[in-house]
Amino acid sequence: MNHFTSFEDVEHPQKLIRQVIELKNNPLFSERGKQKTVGLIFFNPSLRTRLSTQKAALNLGMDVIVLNINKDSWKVEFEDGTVMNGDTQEHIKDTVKVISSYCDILGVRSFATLKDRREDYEERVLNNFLTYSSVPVISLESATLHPLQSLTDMATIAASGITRPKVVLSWAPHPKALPQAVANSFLQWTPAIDADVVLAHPEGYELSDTFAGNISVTHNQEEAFAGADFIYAKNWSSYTSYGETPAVDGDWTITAGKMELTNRAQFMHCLPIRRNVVASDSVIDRSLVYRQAKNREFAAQAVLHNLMETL
Ligand SMILES: NCCC[C@H](NC(=O)CCC(=O)O)C(=O)O
Ligand SMILES: NC(=O)OP(=O)(O)O
Repeated sequence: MNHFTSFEDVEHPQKLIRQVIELKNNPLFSERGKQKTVGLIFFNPSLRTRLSTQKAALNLGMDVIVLNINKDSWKVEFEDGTVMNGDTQEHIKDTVKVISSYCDILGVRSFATLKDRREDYEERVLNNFLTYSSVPVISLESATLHPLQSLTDMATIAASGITRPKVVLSWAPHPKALPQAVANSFLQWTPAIDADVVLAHPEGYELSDTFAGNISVTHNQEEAFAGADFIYAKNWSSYTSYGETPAVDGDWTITAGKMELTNRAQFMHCLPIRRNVVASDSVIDRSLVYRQAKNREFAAQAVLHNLMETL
């Protein structure tokens, strides 16, 4: 593995998932990170990704440097060949070349802006990091994917030991327009586990065929919940009417009543979650969300450990 930005970067995803599960029992088994530095660059806020990746690095004996680039650094220019006599102060080319010279591995978070689909799906920020970094790059959630989250989620489901579980990815309400990244990435990773996957969302919230093309889709949430072993909730804005939030028929909030329709399913969410909007308190309070959050540490550790093999 040279970088970790997508499912497609991983040669042996099942092996990586097994490593995540094994690390839960023995997080301090390796000091491969001694005298190595990971840099974590955030264009957007984060709680879990920031702290779990720092903790993972510490488990491996690594040093960590963190930069909130929009708040604490110079404003970055992305256009090539532009005359920089305006608002931006440093070109991404210079930013990434310099940061990577201080690091052995570089992580970056940059969300979709939800203004221009082509621009977001081209992954301009992440690709600039891949182009100009002299060291391996980890996506800490990009415009269209969140591979550390999905690796965590696959490991969390696989560790349950349920044979061929029914896994439902359900759209749920949210007061803001959110990216498709978590949902896209979840679907991209499901081939790594043996599961029956169903995607439930209201009309108008279709995901890109690249990720949902081979997945069974329904607009009937209750039908999807029947017999489910895992309910994975996420909001996303429209892909087709890009970034918009078309009106929705019915109530898609996940309630205890809806969970009754399942095969005693476990509720999952990447967090942060808007309580009593996405899902009700009682659903969240007996869910897997904290186990998922803890597993983020082991997912990051497995990824860092594997990337250091190439150094
Ligand atoms: N990293 C996990 C999810 C991050 C982001 N959620 C958010 O921005 C939620 C913000 C809010 O609740 O206002 C998303 O959906 O991609
Ligand atoms: N799930 C997740 O990525 O959380 P943060 O946005 O807080 O990092």
